[in-house]
Amino acid sequence: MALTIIEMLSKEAGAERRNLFIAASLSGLANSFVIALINSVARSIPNVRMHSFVLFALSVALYVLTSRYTFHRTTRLVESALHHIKIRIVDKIRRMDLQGFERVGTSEIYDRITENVTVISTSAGMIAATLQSICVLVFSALYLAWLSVPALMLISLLLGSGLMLFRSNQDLVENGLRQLGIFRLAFFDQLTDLLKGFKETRFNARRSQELREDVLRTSERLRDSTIKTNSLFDDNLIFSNTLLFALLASVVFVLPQQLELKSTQVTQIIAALMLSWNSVAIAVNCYPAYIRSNHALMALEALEQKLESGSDPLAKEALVSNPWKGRFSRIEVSRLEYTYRPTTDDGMNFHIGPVDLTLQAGEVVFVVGGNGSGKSTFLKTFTGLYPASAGSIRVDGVRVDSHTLAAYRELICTIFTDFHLFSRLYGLLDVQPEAVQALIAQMQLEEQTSFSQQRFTRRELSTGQRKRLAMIVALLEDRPLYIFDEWAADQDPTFRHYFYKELLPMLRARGKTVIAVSHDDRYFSCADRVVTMEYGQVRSIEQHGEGAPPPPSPEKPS
Ligand SMILES: Nc1ncnc2c1ncn2[C@@H]1O[C@H](COP(=O)(O)OP(=O)(O)OP(=O)(O)O)[C@@H](O)[C@H]1O
Repeated sequence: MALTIIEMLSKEAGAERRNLFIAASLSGLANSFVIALINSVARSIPNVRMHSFVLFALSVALYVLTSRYTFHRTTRLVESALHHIKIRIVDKIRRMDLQGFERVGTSEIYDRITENVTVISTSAGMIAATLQSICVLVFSALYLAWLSVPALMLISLLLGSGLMLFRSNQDLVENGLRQLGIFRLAFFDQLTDLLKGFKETRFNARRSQELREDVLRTSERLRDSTIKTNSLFDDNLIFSNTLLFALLASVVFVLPQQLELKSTQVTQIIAALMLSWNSVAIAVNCYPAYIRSNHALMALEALEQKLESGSDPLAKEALVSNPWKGRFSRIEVSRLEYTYRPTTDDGMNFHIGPVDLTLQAGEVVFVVGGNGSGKSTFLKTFTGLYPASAGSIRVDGVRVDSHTLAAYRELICTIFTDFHLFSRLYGLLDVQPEAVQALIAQMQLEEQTSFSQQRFTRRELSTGQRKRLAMIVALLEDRPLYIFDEWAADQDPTFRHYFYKELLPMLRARGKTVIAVSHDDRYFSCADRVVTMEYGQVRSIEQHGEGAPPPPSPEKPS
């Protein structure tokens, strides 16, 4: 069951709930008292006494103090609850496995964390205002009861039935908001297509036109859905004002006939009604924001559940045990399998394995095969990014499981084809700038970038150059096992040669193990072994290079 914004606030407030309630009640009381006092002073003119003014000043001071507390604390509580939600989402993303992450996609996460959080954030003031107005309403009701109990009963009856009608279009509103959320995501996806596919649309007028039509259609749907939902809220506002007219009419036309009220009593009842109506109006005005923020909160909760369901089953007890202390001699992959979940209606899903492979430390292994043969999928399963559906990985005889997965991943450094260069060198923030600068020179990127304040000064480089930056980071990480997925593919002949003939031998000489996906058959001899994949299976493992694979040896620190 989804939390409402009030429940979220109450949970966040904890023991402070009582103080908040007292402050809101006092500010409501002070508010009502100021109005009542002004009414009473107005009636006693010209005999206005000094103590009335003192009472007035004290009530205003009480109102200011308690209102400030109510509003400021509410804002703080809402922001703090949102902060917790954001951190929870970040942590859940960190605990996800790659497949779960790919399933959720980034659009929904961006939308929820930006749009939905903003909706809730702007609702803080309205929650405080509603809290206050409820208190004013209670005091006005008491005042009305003191003036005439039957009048209070009649007004409550009218008000109650009005509110019931008011709530009857709740389903329509909810539905409208749900649709708005769906259209917003579609719009976000199409906007991403427009921005990321900027180049592609330049070369194909039809593609550009069709994308525009889609953007237009979604924008129209967004517009219509927003108009529909806002009209419902506007109707509510008009309805609430009509209700006030009905109430006033009942006080003027019905009550005096039925209860024989004097004209002064009727005037007082109207004054009390107007006072309480102000609070009802505040609540009515806040209603759209309340519904929107409840809806936004529900969407955030749904996202959290999705993230939770995609959490890495192996990583639950991350870093529980580290049997390898950053080095290994041998990795045995046995009957390893992975199957993608079907992504299309025809239930087609790609499967790799069972794969058997034993790696010795210091070995350079190339994984080769045609496009779509499963090389990257194998590497993602091998590195534990995808949870294997069967089989095992053992490092020096110790199985990679929930206890050891985190330590296992700490042995590995990867550069996948869709690698990311971080804005700062996270994980290496204490690196010596001279060491980075030397590697920048080694990768011949001195003209393009440099290293300052824990970041590369420029990252907008060619794909091959960006891959060289990723290689700098990888070398700095200094892990015993390197995985390069088609790193050389975007390099010029000089750097391709450098990769195969200098970098790989240098890593081998340092005792590093390397698995590299390669399409460069000219350089296959640079590997100790070449594993060929086909349709998700290992078709062959061939011995290459000058000699047999090196014997198992403990990794040497570089
Ligand atoms: N995220 C995914 N969800 C579902 N299926 C996928 C996903 N990624 C890849 N596949 C399927 O797995 C198959 C193998 O893809 P993979 O990327 O492992 O091949 P590859 O050998 O690395 O290809 P390439 O040389 O083109 O990079 C693809 O044909 C595709 O059908």
